[in-house]
Amino acid sequence: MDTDTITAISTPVGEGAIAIVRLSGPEAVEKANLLFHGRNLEQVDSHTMHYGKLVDPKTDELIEEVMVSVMRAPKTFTREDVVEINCHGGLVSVNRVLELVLDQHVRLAEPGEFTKRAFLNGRIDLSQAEAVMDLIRAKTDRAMNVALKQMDGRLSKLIQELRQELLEALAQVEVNIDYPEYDDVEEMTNEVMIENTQKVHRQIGELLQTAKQGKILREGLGTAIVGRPNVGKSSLMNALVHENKAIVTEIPGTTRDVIEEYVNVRGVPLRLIDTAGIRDTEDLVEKIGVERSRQVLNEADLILLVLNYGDELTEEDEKLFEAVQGMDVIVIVNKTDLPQKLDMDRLHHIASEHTIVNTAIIEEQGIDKLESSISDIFFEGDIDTGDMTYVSNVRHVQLLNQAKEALEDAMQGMEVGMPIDIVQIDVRRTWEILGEIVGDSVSDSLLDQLFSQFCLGK
Ligand SMILES: Nc1nc2c(c(=O)[nH]1)N(C=O)[C@@H](CNc1ccc(C(=O)N[C@@H](CCC(=O)O)C(=O)O)cc1)CN2
Ligand SMILES: Nc1nc2c(ncn2[C@@H]2O[C@H](COP(=O)(O)OP(=O)(O)OP(=O)(O)O)[C@@H](O)[C@H]2O)c(=O)[nH]1
Ligand SMILES: [Mg+2]
Repeated sequence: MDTDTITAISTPVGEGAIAIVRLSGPEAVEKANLLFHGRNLEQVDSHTMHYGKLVDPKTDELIEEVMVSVMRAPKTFTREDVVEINCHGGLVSVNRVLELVLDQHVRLAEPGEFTKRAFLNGRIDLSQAEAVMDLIRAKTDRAMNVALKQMDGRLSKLIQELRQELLEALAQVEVNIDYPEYDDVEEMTNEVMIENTQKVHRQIGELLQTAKQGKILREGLGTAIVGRPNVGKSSLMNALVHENKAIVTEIPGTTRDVIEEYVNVRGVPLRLIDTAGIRDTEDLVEKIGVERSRQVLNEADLILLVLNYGDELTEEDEKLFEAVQGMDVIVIVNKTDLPQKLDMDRLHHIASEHTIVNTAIIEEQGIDKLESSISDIFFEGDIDTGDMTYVSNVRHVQLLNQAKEALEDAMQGMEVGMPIDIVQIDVRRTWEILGEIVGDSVSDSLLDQLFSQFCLGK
């Protein structure tokens, strides 16, 4: 297959010490060499770096002072020849270099195209390529570790092992078909089928159980701060993110829109959502805000329900408690610096299943306790990212669910004594679905869609 040579800026936009323009493809070295004054890049050893100047071959104009790395296929990121031009990290500088490279008829890469080539050239499989993206997007150490392991091929290895089990069962069926006259062959076939499908089924189940935590690791624990107007929700948001993100005033109904912010609370990635205080209101804008608050409430993984210690429990508070029934909730009794009006006995009664934390946010009291309650809830029933293989990708979860269902069809078929060559169809389907995770059987359009989500230059 003949491929063209591609290029892109591989470092973030903005000012920095160094920026990199990367080239990959059969003409990478030749094209870079047209611009480079220093050494003859076509003759240097692979995986070496060289100092020199970039000069526009048309005008002989000096463009940049650079360091250039030359990496010959196949031991490179893309398995193709790769050249990396390290230039000064200014917006103008790096764009000049890119334009100069493009002038040599090198094509601008699409987002994710370098990684796509690493996949197409067999250096990594699809789940590893997806992990590259997860790694870049990771918001906590923990999320990064999960991605790093997936990039290293942990998930791929597990999936391939499961596929191998299914393949062995399928091979046994072939033996059965070839030697139908032997009874013990049939017996063995059934045995292998049952044993292997059950084992794979169990392991898929275990993987799916890690998915919920995986999603949280990736996207953050969706944490909604809810409560009546003026109880201190925005103050709480600001205290947790250590920044004045949300507007705080003494006027009830200050927050009108939903405000989102990522924050790392003791290793738990939170997607913290401040909402408009929930109450009946005639104000149109506030009404829309209240509507959004209710929506956020329904979609959250964790609720921080804020009350005012200096005020009585109202009907609206009680309605909120009803709305969050069955969810993970931490009740925050704020403004404990004020004289007590809140009926704590009544509160303990209606919030018996929830953790209750007292705070006086204005005096920075109780935030520590709240943070440890949040991490307790998250780590309860424990998720140890140590040795586990995590599924953290929506596409993988969907495929695992499909694979599980297909296997269940097979298992059910065996139970009711269906002919083995019918059961075999479901097992084969499971094998194929698992193959989509690692990219053994995926369509071009899916690949395009997956890689286009990457950043430019990756
Ligand atoms: N300058 C630079 N730094 C970078 C990258 C890059 O592309 N360029 N990377 C981009 O993400 C990451 C490193 N990832 C890489 C992964 C594999 C290979 C690679 O060449 N693999 C070959 C040979 C390995 C070897 O020599 O043993 C292979 O697997 O065949 C290179 C970089 C982070 N740092
Ligand atoms: N006394 C006291 N006042 C507080 C405390 N925490 C917040 N406040 C004050 O309560 C008022 C309302 O705070 P906000 O954080 O804006 O309340 P909110 O729940 O976001 O209000 P809405 O956005 O209107 O729903 C402000 O004047 C805060 O300074 C506290 O612990 N004690
Ligand atoms: Mg507010």
